Amino acid sequence: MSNELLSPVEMAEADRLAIATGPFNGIGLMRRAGAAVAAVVLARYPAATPVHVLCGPGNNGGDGYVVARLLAEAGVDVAIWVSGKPRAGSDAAIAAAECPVAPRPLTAFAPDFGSIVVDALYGAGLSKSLPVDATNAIDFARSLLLPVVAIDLPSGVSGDTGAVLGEEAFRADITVTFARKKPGHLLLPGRELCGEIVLADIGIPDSVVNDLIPRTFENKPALWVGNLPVPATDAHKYKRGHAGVFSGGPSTTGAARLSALAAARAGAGAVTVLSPADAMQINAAHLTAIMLRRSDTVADLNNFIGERRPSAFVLGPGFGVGERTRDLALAILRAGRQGAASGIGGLVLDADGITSFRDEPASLFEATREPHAPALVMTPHEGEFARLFSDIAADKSLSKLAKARAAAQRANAVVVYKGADTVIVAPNGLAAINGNGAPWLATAGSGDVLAGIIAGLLAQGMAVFAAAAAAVWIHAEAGRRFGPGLIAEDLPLAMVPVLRELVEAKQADAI
Ligand SMILES: NC(=O)C1=CN([C@@H]2O[C@H](COP(=O)(O)OP(=O)(O)OC[C@H]3O[C@@H](n4cnc5c(N)ncnc54)[C@H](O)[C@@H]3O)[C@@H](O)[C@H]2O)[C@@H](O)CC1
Ligand SMILES: [K+]
Repeated sequence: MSNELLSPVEMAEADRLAIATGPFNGIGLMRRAGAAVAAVVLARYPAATPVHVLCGPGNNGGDGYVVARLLAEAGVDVAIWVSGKPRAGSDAAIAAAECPVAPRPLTAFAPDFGSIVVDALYGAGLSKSLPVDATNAIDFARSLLLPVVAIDLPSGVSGDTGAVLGEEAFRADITVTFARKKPGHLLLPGRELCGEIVLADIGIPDSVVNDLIPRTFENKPALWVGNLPVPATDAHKYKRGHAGVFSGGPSTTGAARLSALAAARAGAGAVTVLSPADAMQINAAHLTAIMLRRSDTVADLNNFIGERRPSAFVLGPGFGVGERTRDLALAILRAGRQGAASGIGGLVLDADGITSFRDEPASLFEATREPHAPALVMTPHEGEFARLFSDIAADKSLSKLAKARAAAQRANAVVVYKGADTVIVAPNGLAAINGNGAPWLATAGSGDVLAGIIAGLLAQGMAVFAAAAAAVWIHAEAGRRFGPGLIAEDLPLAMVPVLRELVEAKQADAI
């Protein structure tokens, strides 16, 4: 796998271990990094002249000196603008000494139309807001709309958090990074500022990365496809799991039906909408393959569990906020106390289900720690997250990833912290950051569909973190491929080709 994400500190450690293991020493890795960037510049901007390479004081600048040398050797007109000299004896100092292009101070940076910028000011080592010579250079390049190729990260962007440290950062067209991506390449606004990301192999062995035991991954099928449920030849519908989805009252039933349909498309063999008595007629008029059952009280729920052996639930979409919501959620989490026989793989708590616990989150978090409690998956967007985890949400020192980690640990739940950069985290800290989202997914009901996909996978017995991560990717992929005009109703059907490819990939892998 190459979808591990390394923090800048882990990357520096990988770098150190790789140098210790060989075959490349520090300047060797730097030459390879610079060569990868130069190749991208030559391939993508063959007519650019001149190429302005902006070099900072650290190893990011060192990569820049290598790029400038290689471009000059290839006959390209190159200028170097420097902010801070490399430390004597450093790899960057060696790269600077090998570079035939005369450096000029960044304060004198004066590009023309038609030129391009290689941003080698700061990379993984950025520790504070950019100095003024850097921000002036950014403003200058932006005013001329110059294409920017960033080395490792656009200067100003934190590799840890994706945040801009200070006021300004480069907005790159292409970012060339090395060995593995960092969280800042996927978390916003970093992802936007990176442009296209090219991942270059500079000779850091996979074994070095594995030795670091990474806990954070880009959410890609390789992470969970082996776990994706595929029905066995002798499958019958209840072997494929049974998902229960709670419907709201007469005027808010649509959200549950969207979840239910998504759970069915995700492969749950049976799906039942659990409807209040006064919404039965409306639900009945709109359901075909999905079953319908009256359920108003916790007693009704317990009867359903006892009779129909559901294996997953969705509670929240269109359901309403309040005590009844809390009671039902806690009853599901306690249903596991009857022993493993209850067979409930998990509860997906979404929307109103999350908000209902705003004033008493501890009751939910305690219930998840009961022996045999079914797994809890929560799918908050930013507002819902802040309602349940207000202190964590308010902590400006934490990235979205760190916030989701703190929340997952506190709640003992898988937290799917939604947004254009959805983060999925397990209580033990295992995390995935999603990168295939598309703006088309920002549409009413989209979250209801996601909750349903998670429940559909859980119902079939998929491991909880894998189910949540897979659902996020599948949902995003379906929306991305559908594109303009997408509404939530389209998503369940748009998932079908995505699922087909995943099942085929899993089967091909198994051969
Ligand atoms: N880790 C790896 O695998 C490799 C890393 N390489 C490069 O090395 C880079 C990391 O190098 P460094 O750790 O030297 O870090 P950087 O080159 O990103 O920056 C560190 C230097 O800038 C200073 N600095 C940081 N933020 C500043 C700010 N806002 N204003 C003023 N000064 C600031 C630091 O004190 C330090 O001197 C990577 O981004 C990558 O480009 C490559 O050379 C090859 C291998
Ligand atoms: K950079």
